[in-house]
Amino acid sequence: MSTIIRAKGLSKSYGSFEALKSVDFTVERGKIVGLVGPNGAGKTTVLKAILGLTSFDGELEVLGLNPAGQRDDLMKRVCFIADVAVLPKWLKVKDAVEFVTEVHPHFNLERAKHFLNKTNIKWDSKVKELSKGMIVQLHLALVMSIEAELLVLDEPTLGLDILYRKEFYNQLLAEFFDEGRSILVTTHQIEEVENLLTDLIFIREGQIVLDASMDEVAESYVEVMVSRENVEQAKALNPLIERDVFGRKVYLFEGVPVEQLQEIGEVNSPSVADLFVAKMKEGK
Ligand SMILES: Nc1ncnc2c1ncn2[C@@H]1O[C@H](COP(=O)(O)OP(=O)(O)OP(=O)(O)O)[C@@H](O)[C@H]1O
Repeated sequence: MSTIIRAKGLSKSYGSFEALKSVDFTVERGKIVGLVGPNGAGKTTVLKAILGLTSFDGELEVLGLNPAGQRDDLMKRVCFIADVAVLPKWLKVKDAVEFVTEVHPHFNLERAKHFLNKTNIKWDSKVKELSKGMIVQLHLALVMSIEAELLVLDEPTLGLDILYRKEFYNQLLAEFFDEGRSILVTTHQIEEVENLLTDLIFIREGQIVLDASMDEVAESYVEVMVSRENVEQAKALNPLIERDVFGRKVYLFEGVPVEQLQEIGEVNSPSVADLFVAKMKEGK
């Protein structure tokens, strides 16, 4: 396994405000990593540093390069999208394809044609004549035809209907992703990516509060629906969070053996969304 991104003591301040507080993390080849955090947590700042769009303190290596000093070389091997539902309205499909052919050395035109031929998108159409779903398809055809080693997605499906959002991720998995590539995605819509991710990073107020593979998450975190007589026992095991479900208490535990938890109630794997809420409230 090779490391695609290595951050050590990565920090960023805007004046006296510390947007990133010395974070360490790695992204390995062949992984799909979700970078998840509330508004203002520092997600975009991390992505900007990775893409060489902002200065930073600490160490950061992306595909063996320093994004601050070797951005041109890096961009030949990376693809970045912020919003798949938007392309300039006046642009013709063929001009969009031509543009990417010219600017990206690893764009595979035949692949793009192959993807576009599977859709109803016409070569001569302008973006303003396409439906939102077709714009997403065009965007995907362009992205999936760039033979990038790292794909960085910043809230890519914002503003899209649920149908297109699912379609976007399904196609990306089926047609783009393989073990030679890595995807780093930030999103607020955790539910729609949780089955896709291999790894999860939670960021809160410029600090990483969870960094684990999905398998590690499944092993470490357990949710228990506790019957009334076992509530005190549950509390004694220091749950991360407590919530009410149809009048019963549900507790989320970190690192407590499942066998022990089975004795006090019905054990389940938490959703990433529930884990996220717990981690964002922890210690508050
Ligand atoms: N250019 C800037 N000047 C000053 N402060 C900034 C600047 N850019 C970001 N910040 C601050 O840094 C913090 C992190 O911002 P960032 O955009 O990385 O958060 P985010 O997690 O991407 O949030 P969102 O989900 O809202 O996009 C925020 O408090 C933001 O106000």
